Amino acid sequence: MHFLQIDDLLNAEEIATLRQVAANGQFSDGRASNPHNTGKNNLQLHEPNAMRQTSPLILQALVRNQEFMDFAFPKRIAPPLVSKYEPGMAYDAHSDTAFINAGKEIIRTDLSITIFLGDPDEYEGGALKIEMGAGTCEFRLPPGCAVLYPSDTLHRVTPVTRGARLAAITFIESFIPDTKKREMLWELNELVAEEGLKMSPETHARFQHVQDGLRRMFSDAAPGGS
Ligand SMILES: O=C(O)CCC(=O)C(=O)O
Ligand SMILES: [Fe+2]
Repeated sequence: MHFLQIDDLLNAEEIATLRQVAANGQFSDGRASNPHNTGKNNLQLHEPNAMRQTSPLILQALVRNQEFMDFAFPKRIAPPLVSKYEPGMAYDAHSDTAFINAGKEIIRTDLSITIFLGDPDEYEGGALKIEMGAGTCEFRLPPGCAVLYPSDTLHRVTPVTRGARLAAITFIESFIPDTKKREMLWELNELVAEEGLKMSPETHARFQHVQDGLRRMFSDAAPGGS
């Protein structure tokens, strides 16, 4: 599995606000935040005035979303950034840098998220492609929908050939850095949620005891470690 698609992460009002700020904002060359990566060719809304309007709004939408919380176990989230790809722009296959500057602190990137802000009809190309072993998953989602994926998976944005692709991205440091462990906890949580109503309260409590015990054991254990 490795990734989670979240539909309707943002509501219509939030999408409209973000699009409005983007329409009035001054985008700058995305390479500024990644000067040595010649495969990155996009625009980003770094302007502090714009970011004051966009970042908190997106952060709030993330932390109120139960699916996001259950899948990501977020510890710290970098300030979300709005990005734009115009014709000819793309981001070649890469995995995200392990540590990024997030304001005054440095966070480890365990998960990355792309939140689509534009209608797929507004542009051609601009798919987010994530490599999954032998296969690839491709996303071009309606506005407000998001894809959450481990930051160390190879992924790219295919060239935009018409129109403009508007999206927001950010990076998450997780309490559960190991992808496999995070996925097992997600799966267990889903099972308990689905089956929970059929259990006696005592059995449910015992499941939760195991679930929380594993969460404690897995939190901040080194990836690959025990
Ligand atoms: O915009 C996207 O879908 C992903 C962009 C990306 O991979 C990045 O900024 O690191
Ligand atoms: Fe990336």
